[in-house]
Amino acid sequence: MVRELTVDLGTRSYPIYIGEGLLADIAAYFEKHGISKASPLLIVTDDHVAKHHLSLALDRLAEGGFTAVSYTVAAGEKSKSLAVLEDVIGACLQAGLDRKSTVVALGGGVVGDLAGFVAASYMRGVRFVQIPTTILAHDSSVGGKVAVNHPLAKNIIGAFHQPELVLYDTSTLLTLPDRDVRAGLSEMIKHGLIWDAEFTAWCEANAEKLIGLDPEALQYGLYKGCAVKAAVVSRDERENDLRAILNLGHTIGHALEAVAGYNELLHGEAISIGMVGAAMLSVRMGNPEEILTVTERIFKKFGLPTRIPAHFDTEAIMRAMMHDKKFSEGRMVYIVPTAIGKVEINKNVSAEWVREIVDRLKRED
Ligand SMILES: NC(=O)c1ccc[n+]([C@@H]2O[C@H](COP(=O)([O-])OP(=O)(O)OC[C@H]3O[C@@H](n4cnc5c(N)ncnc54)[C@H](O)[C@@H]3O)[C@@H](O)[C@H]2O)c1
Ligand SMILES: O=C(O)C(=O)C[C@@H](O)[C@H](O)[C@H](O)COP(=O)(O)O
Ligand SMILES: [Zn+2]
Repeated sequence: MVRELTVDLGTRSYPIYIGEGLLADIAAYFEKHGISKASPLLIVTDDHVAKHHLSLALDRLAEGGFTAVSYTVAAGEKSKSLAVLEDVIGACLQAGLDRKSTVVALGGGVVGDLAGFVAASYMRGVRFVQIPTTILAHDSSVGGKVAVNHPLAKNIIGAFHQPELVLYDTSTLLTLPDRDVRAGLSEMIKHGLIWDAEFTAWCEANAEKLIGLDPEALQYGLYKGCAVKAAVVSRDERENDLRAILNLGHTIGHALEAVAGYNELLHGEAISIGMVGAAMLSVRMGNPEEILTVTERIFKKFGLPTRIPAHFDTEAIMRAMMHDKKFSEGRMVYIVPTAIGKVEINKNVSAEWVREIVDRLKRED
């Protein structure tokens, strides 16, 4: 069964296909969506994904009459850098990509964000396809945010560049390491926490199935997560307002990733801590204690971290948070839960309260 969703952006609308074994039909999907056979295309992937899934994509594209070459980066967040971006642009030039070419991201959020930014900048913009291979990438492959990191700030060099299609073959997820399975589920839970209390409860009730990659639970969870993301992006593509809710837990989370040199916490782990922090902030503002109890309980159930490791420096975290893209005109902006399944964009948060929360996240167990 193939589930289908649409990101509704007028003339730039695109489909998300979710199902088992879709990678084997890559050529048919590309043909259906007008990907050029006359110009070469570049598949960007990483060395873990390449080992398991690259040859099928290349073989099937060749059989379908496409000229596809690949470029493999080192796995991990460190590849989201300007240096690696330059390497991939070099690969585009070497392969002779032209303005009708397509850049294809075969991988998780790192490859998707990097390849997407290559597609946004090569020749001032070429077409782009997302083939997500992690659970987390149900989020990153949808919505067109593409970027690389700066040592001081996460995703600070980037663009909005929407894909032509998202081809989500859930059978690729079977080769994911357990830590990446759990980290990916963190964004799925986020989609429940910001939008849908019922889906949040479903995630909690199905934790074991999701962690165990039960095909039915996984497909449903990914479909629901993508549906929330597509609904939000369709209403506010460029984060003028509503889209900021997708950033629940990310102000603290991104600061933790940057302070750790993009080397210690996975993105999904950093934001599970950040979402617990946002729940603490919510309760500090007078909202019901239940918001924190439920949030913590869910992340613990998924074996995700809920506390900042003690060796992180509070002042360094506070400094890193100042680079958050939501902050402007001297105001800190936080996404704060007001109930399970509901959040507000709060533009009046005191830095002192945030420091208090960061300290509490380091202190308490
Ligand atoms: N653009 C967005 O909207 C958006 C949204 C959420 C997250 N992100 C970004 O996504 C990144 C995190 O994504 P991620 O968690 O997918 O990380 P990732 O891309 O680094 O993948 C996680 C790990 O799994 C490996 N891997 C990927 N697919 C595999 C497979 N099928 N089998 C075996 N191994 C596999 C990778 O090599 C890597 O080691 C962060 O940089 C984050 O900022 C972007
Ligand atoms: O798509 C969005 O918008 C999000 O905020 C999704 C986040 O999960 C994702 O991590 C995103 O890359 C964060 O964007 P940023 O603008 O805060 O860098
Ligand atoms: Zn995220």
